[in-house]
Amino acid sequence: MSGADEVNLYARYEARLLSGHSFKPTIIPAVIITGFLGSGKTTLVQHVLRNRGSLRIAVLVNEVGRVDVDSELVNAKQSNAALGLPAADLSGGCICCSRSEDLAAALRRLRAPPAAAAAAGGGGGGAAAAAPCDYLLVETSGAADAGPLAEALIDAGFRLDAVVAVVDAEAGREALQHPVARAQVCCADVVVLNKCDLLAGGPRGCGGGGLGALSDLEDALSDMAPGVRVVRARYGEVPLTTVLDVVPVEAAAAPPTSASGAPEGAANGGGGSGGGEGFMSHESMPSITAASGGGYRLASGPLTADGLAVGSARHTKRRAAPLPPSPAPGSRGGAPPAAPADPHEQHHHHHGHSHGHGRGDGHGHGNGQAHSHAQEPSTLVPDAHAAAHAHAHAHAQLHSGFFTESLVAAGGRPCSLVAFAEFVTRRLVREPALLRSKGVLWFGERRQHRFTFHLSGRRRVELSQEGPWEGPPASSIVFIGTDAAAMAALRQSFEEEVVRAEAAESAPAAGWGEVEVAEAEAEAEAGRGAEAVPAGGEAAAVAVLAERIAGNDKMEVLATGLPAAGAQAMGASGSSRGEGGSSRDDGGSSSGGGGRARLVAFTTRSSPLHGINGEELNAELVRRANAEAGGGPGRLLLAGVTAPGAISAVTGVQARDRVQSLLVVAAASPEDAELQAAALLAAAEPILRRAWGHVHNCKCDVAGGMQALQSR
Ligand SMILES: Nc1nc2c(ncn2[C@@H]2O[C@H](COP(=O)(O)OP(=O)(O)OP(=O)(O)O)[C@@H](O)[C@H]2O)c(=O)[nH]1
Repeated sequence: MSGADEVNLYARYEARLLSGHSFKPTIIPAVIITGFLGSGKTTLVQHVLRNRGSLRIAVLVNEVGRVDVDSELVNAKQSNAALGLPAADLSGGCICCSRSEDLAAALRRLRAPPAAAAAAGGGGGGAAAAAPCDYLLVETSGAADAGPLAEALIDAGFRLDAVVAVVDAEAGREALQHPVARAQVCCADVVVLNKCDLLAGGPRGCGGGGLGALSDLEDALSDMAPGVRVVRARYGEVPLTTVLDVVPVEAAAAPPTSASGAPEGAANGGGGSGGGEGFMSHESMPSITAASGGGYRLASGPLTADGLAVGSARHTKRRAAPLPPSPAPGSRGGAPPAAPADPHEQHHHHHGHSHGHGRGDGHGHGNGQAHSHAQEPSTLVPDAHAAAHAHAHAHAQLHSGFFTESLVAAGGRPCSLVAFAEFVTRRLVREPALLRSKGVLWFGERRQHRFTFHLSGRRRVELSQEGPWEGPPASSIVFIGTDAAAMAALRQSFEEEVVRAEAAESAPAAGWGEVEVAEAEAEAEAGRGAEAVPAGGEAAAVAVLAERIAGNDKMEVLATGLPAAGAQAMGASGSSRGEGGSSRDDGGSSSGGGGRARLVAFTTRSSPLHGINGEELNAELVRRANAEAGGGPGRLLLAGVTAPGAISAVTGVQARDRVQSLLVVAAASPEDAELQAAALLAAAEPILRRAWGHVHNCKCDVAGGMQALQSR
């Protein structure tokens, strides 16, 4: 067995060795998903939940900020509720220290089987049928030390299968300058090397020049955590067998073949069917998730209490090693490391501060009262029980230097999308101390839908429209960085420039929903529906941008100068419209304001005949254009929005929702707009060229070929 095979999901083998007596069928296996801020933990958890089949997976999500954005994104509450399990609010601190009591309570609640769940029986089958769930996933905050958490899980009687650390392939080297990021890798059994698509080669794989950088990072990770299994991924898409001790249901039908009676999957470290580790291409994705068609079941039988002790030994051993030095920062540029690489240096700066870990010691997270903890040389302690005090010192050191500011825009008022665009492009992407920002946002320009916002890694920005609000809409946002004052300033700017901007223009959203729709309809009837194209330079800027986008033969302008739901109407008809389109918002455009009209809705042309996926193209365009052009002179912010697909006149069936791009025009003059358009097209060019590249050579494009020949 290779070293890599050995590390993953060792509990399975231990179970085999120790099984046969004292079965404890209610022992719940658990996996910790850790990783630095913004590396893709939530994305991985979402992937696991999407592909869990009938496995009953409970989720606990920890946020350092007071605003529990991740739970919103993962939908942990609904996910647990569906299993009759309690959701825990573990925001506003770190579960490895300040919220450790809350974690322990949450774990206790999860273990006490609710009558309903117990009666429902185990979808995952096997010995866990009597347990309230088949698996527990714990997503740590990006600043968490997974070590104490592993101990807490084991103490609470869970079977810790693996610590999975997610590392951002593009920004990983910078992240690993932070001691906490290195500690996360050091206690991991599996590293998911995520965001491989960002290292050249585009979204379909990790090819091209990025491969060298990727291999270097893999080497650094292996040096840091000898024996760790490194799996490449994009958007957390790994076979579930890589991170959970499960086997595809198809494989379960096959009789065990090994002499020990272990299932086949155990012989290859649980690599599962399909892609396996190190998969490189989008094409392998279907096989990776193929098991979801038939689902998964727990791989191993019930464990003994002894099994837990053996299982925990690996983490204790890993934590016993001194924290390795940080790898040299990559040469690819990007955001500078925001924390000192040398922990001793920190020690000199902060020596003598208190470092207690009782409840309420929030590490400065979320309450605007940020303060740092004592800094100690980064040595993890061999035996946590024998040297608890020294351990606390090391732990404090790992945590220090992160400051969080959170804000919930209460009061029933939406934010302004245009003002947010200005805030992101002028302020946020230029703040060097900022490591991470994320939020769930309510925009006046498109009131019925939630938007999620992310800034992560090398200042990459994503803004996308999600489903409709299920509860009362409200915006919440978190800023995490290395400078308390800078984070507080960002929060204040957001409040003043984004929240209040819209509040000044719009009526309070009392009776949100029906009232506003009714108002919009009444206005439309009264003939006041036409959107005002903004005056002066802004109108010209909108026109310039629309013209430049329309001038690209791979893009199609859907609407300009009107709120987003205009694009929805457009999407339904599938036609292109000129400027000054007059469709109304889906409920929120009645309250005017010049800024509202500074939008251009467009889509990249897709080609079903040639397999070009317009949704993927648009989504990638939103991410790449924002990341590459967001902070430059051509400031721009794209939002990914969905529009209902057209209803077929023949079948009456509505096509799948289409993802479109909504460009927020932050330019105030045609000259600015020229810069913005140039930035957008420069970002779009390689994406479109790659997507359309094969079309020119495609033999089925006979008509196009003939035309080209004739025109010569
Ligand atoms: N390009 C690209 N973006 C990704 C990938 N995985 C995640 N992202 C994006 O990275 C951002 C952060 O992802 P999350 O999953 O929220 O990261 P996280 O580790 O949970 O973040 P924190 O909990 O705040 O530490 C989001 O904008 C994701 O869409 C990937 O493989 N490629």
